[in-house]
Amino acid sequence: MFTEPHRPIDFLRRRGWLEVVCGSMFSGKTEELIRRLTRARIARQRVEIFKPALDTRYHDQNVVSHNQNSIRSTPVQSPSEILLLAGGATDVVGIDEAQFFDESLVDVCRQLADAGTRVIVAGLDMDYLGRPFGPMPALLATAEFVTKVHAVCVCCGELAAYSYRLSASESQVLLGETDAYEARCRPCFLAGPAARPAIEAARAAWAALGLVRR
Ligand SMILES: Nc1ncnc2c1ncn2[C@@H]1O[C@H](COP(=O)(O)OP(=O)(O)O)[C@@H](O)[C@H]1O
Ligand SMILES: Cc1cn([C@H]2C[C@H](O)[C@@H](COP(=O)(O)O)O2)c(=O)[nH]c1=O
Ligand SMILES: [Zn+2]
Repeated sequence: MFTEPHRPIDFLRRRGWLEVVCGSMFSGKTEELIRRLTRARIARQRVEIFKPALDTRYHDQNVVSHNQNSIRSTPVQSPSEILLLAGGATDVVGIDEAQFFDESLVDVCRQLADAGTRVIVAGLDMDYLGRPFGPMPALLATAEFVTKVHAVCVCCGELAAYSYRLSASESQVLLGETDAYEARCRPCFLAGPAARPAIEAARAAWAALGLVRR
């Protein structure tokens, strides 16, 4: 095998990098994170998974996707805990809901990758107003690999990149599921409440065709 002669073999074996999976709610970020981490475990790599302690929607410990795939994780209060818990003997670190961490996550991911760890981060790139969310812009800028996944717009069926909030809350952090958010494409996101009649019309049409119950 060809190796660069001036680099020790350990350096080549322990080559780290940062991967980011981003998109709107329901776009498959967590599914994709779980898929990558499961494959790493099949390859007998040592995998650790972290999520912000504040995200207790489906389970206090597991990372759980909207279609109930799940993987064991460690909830942490701050990114520095990830360094303490994953430093050393970990090959792959997975981090879900990265948008909820502060900016220090960027340096923690860099330190892990510099030390030879494959770091896979999943998170919302935009909040409910379409603003870049938390440390995600800096993570996207510094990652070797970026994957943007898309949901299906619940109003029109196009690809959705936005998370439309159904309530009037103006707090950037508001945990929720389909009760609180809809995946929407750009025109339906901009249409706001006016896009709702389109959903009702589509449902009525599907029901008339016998595709769904009224
Ligand atoms: N509007 C939608 N578009 C796509 N998938 C949806 C939608 N609503 C619910 N889902 C479900 O959500 C799953 C993705 O869940 P998940 O990986 O947890 O997404 P994310 O982490 O991006 O919020 C899909 O496989 C599908 O079963
Ligand atoms: C858009 C937006 C979302 N949230 C919350 C809602 C959910 O609890 C998570 C996102 O989970 P997912 O795995 O990506 O579906 O974030 C929020 O707090 N603020 C927002 O603007
Ligand atoms: Zn749409």
